Amino acid sequence: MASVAVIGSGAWGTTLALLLANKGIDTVLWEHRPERAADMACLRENRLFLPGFRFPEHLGVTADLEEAVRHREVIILVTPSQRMRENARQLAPYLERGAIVVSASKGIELSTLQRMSEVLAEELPEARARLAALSGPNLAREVAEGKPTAAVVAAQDEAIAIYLRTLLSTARYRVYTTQDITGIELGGALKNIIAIGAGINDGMGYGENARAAFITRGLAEITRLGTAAGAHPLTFAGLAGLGDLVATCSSPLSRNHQLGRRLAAGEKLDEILASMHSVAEGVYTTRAALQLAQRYGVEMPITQQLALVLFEGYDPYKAVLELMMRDPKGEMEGLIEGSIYVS
Ligand SMILES: NC(=O)C1=CN([C@@H]2O[C@H](COP(=O)(O)OP(=O)(O)OC[C@H]3O[C@@H](n4cnc5c(N)ncnc54)[C@H](OP(=O)(O)O)[C@@H]3O)[C@@H](O)[C@H]2O)C=CC1
Ligand SMILES: O=C(CO)COP(=O)(O)O
Repeated sequence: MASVAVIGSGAWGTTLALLLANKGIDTVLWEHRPERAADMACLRENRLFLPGFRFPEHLGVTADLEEAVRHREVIILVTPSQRMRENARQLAPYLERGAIVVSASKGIELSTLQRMSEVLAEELPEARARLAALSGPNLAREVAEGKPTAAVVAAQDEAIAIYLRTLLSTARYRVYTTQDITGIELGGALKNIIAIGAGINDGMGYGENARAAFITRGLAEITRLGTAAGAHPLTFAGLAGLGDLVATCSSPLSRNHQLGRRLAAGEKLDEILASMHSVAEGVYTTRAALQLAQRYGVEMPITQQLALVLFEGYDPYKAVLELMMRDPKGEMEGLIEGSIYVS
């Protein structure tokens, strides 16, 4: 049976480690701060990021990357996206030949505009043929509680995707496969922008119609950018697109959604970020997506307005008004260009 290292002990890393260890799979969780690793190993719980879930017997904890990675067949990286590269670089010397490397993070590296698997391909070139990405509507706490959900694992090599599907699947966690890594990663990253906007919507009391419209137009925006970047358009109708949008845009458990609510209540971005222990990837992804939109010549009006709210202190009410007052459009404009359905 495989032995697995989970790199990053935030809420999602801890949840994945618990899921695997509860299946009886030999799993080690790597925490980057030695004192926190020692606490977790002693308390048999991650009291900071996922309190209330005891670590089973098959789950080890370490702050030593070599100990975590050496002799492991599968390495799952679940660190904040802006930290992915440094973590991959640090673990490179210890990676076993033939190890499968999975990103379960949802973000884009701001300095390079690369997806996580692109970062991993650069830092772990010997694993390039065995890279994968995991995504889907997977709010960590619900998964940890054993509430049922589904996810999708993407790898260019279909056999690797199928292997990971078997490794990760449980009666409560149904895993599908795809070869569209670009789509899976962009869906997972870009939905966080829309989740912040949905939080603003909810904080302003705009209701269910507005949220549904916002999610749908967010999906159009994600699909436009994603397909321009080479993803299959239907991927965005799947678990890593629509699925994750619905979960993250509707749930108070989502950190991106929480951040949006707090912005609507008038708090400043800096104050919110300073008070959060967890990562709200959508803040970085908003900046990255705007640059990608420029690169591909794609319109992203929601992302543009959100950037004004986040970084320029723009009034959210004004941002919504500006979105509503844009020039009229065909619903599928930019999506199925040339079709008779485009008005
Ligand atoms: N939580 C969820 O429900 C889900 C999250 N994800 C994705 O997983 C990734 C990780 O999120 P999540 O597990 O929730 O993390 P958390 O937001 O719970 O924890 C993030 C914190 O972990 C610390 N940290 C952990 N590992 C590292 C590291 N290697 N380098 C630097 N800091 C580290 C940092 O805190 P400090 O500086 O105090 O050490 C950081 O603020 C994100 O990309 C997220 O989008 C995906 C699916 C579900
Ligand atoms: O990606 C997630 C659920 O699928 C978690 O979203 P947040 O990072 O907003 O909590």
